[in-house]
Parts: sequence; structure tokens; C-alpha cells
Amino acid sequence: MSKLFRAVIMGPPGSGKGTISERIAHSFGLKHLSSGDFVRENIAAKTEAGVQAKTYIKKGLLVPDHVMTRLLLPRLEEMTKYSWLLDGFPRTLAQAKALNSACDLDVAINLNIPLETLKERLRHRWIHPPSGRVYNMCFNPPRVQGIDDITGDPLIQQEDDRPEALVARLRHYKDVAKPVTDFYKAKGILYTFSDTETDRIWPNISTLLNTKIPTIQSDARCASTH
Ligand SMILES: Nc1ncnc2c1ncn2[C@H]1C[C@H](O)[C@@H](COP(=O)(O)OP(=O)(O)OP(=O)(O)O)O1
Ligand SMILES: Nc1nc2c(ncn2[C@@H]2O[C@H](COP(=O)(O)OP(=O)(O)O)[C@@H](O)[C@H]2O)c(=O)[nH]1
Repeated sequence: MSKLFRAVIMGPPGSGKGTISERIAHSFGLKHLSSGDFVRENIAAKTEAGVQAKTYIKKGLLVPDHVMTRLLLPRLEEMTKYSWLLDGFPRTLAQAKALNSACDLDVAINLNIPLETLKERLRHRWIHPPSGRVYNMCFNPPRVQGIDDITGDPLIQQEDDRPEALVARLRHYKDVAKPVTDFYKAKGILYTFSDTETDRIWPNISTLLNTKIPTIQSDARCASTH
């Protein structure tokens, strides 16, 4: 059987998961699967899981594990031929266990970013909700202030990116993420990166993936010749 590369990226809100996932997808040709994008697609398509998910998101809550796994695992089954990087899932130990029974992960990337940095970044985060595109007024500003580069739609700031809401979100993140990072640590696949700048973290992630990905893909090439 051919061996593909499977990774997850974890970190608190604003830690750079989306930004780094895009770089990984671009540099290593992996598919970037974002749980937030899946949720938004399901809400737009009014699937059963999407309708359920919307009731929680409207209240500013995370989508419950059983809804989330029902929404996500079938999408992963469609990806069996591809190497992928999953961003935003798992967020809880129950999700990590569900994912573990569906596939074997090679790497779990964990972003560890100081609280002050997260607050500062999210203060400047603007998003285009229909596409999930994310901007930062300092780090990667749109071409025209307040306007999405591709569609020309107005950008918005999320309510829960406000500093007051953020502290509660981060506390909650820490509580639920610790068992997940412990789970991956015990499996020997956890790689933690700590810094205040994505541009300083990126070379280290790139080096790690360079050591992991070629080996796996050469296995896949051998397997496919037999
Ligand atoms: N793994 C998950 N478990 C539960 N709910 C989820 C999960 N992934 C996404 N959601 C739901 C709740 C989120 O508020 C919504 C949008 O997700 P996402 O785009 O990852 O944005 P976010 O604002 O929560 O994350 P971040 O600030 O870390 O980028 O979808
Ligand atoms: N100033 C600064 N902003 C960054 C850096 N890395 C990412 N960002 C911005 O910080 C915000 C959060 O990043 P994002 O990738 O959305 O993080 P996620 O919530 O973990 O997916 C976005 O507005 C990014 O453009 C960085 O190194 N410096």
C-alpha cells in the first residue's frame, strides 16, 4: 500500500495555523484541509450536520464532537489518495481519538505563541467570511484597506477576536488542547514550535517536513511499482 503524508496543525486562535498551513500546502504540495472551511461549506449547503453546527456557532460555541466528526471523517475518506494537512481539527481528545481510528498521522505540529502576541495579532485580523481568507493589517494587509483582494467584498472583524473575548477563548483552548498534545506526545509525533513570529517558525517547520516527506514519498513510489 502506498504511504502518504498525514499531518495536523494545532495552536490557539491567532497562532498562525491558517498562515502556516498555506505555506506548507504551497511548498510541499499537500492538501490543506481546514475544519472551519468544512463547517462553513456545510452551513452554506444546509447539510444536516451544517444546520446543527450553525446553531452552536451562532452562540459562539464550538461544534460538539459528534457533529464535527460526522462532518469531517467522510471528507477525509475522499482524500485517501492524497497527502494532507488538517488545520482546526482535532480540538478535543474525543476528536483526536476519532481521527486516530480513521487514519495514522505522521506529524502533529503544535504552535506555542505568547498570549500578548496572540492578542496583538487578532486585534488586527480581518476576515472574508464567505471564503475564510484572513488578513492582518500589519503582516499581510489587503491591497485596499477593508476590502477582500479577490472578490472586492468588505472584510469584517470577528466578535470573538476582541481582546476581552480572547482571554476566555484561550483559557478554554488550553484546557481542551492539553490532553490532545499529550496524546500526540505519547505517540512520539508531536513537534512544538515556540516564537512570536511566523517567519521565524517557518524555516524550522520546513526543515522538519523536508526530513519527513521525502522518505514517505519514496516509500510510496516503491509501493506503486509493485
Ligand atoms: N474541530 C472543531 N471542533 C469544534 N468546532 C469547530 C472545529 N473546527 C471548527 N469549528 C467551528 C467552531 C468555529 O468557531 C468555527 C470556525 O472555525 P475556524 O475557521 O477554525 O475559526 P476559529 O475562529 O474558531 O479559529 P481560529 O481563531 O483558531 O482561527 O467552526
Ligand atoms: N504580525 C504578525 N501577524 C501574523 C503572523 N503570522 C500570522 N499573522 C496574522 O495573525 C492572524 C492570525 O493568523 P491565522 O493564520 O489566522 O491563525 P489561526 O487562527 O491559528 O489560523 C492573521 O491575521 C495573520 O495574518 C506574524 O508572524 N506576525
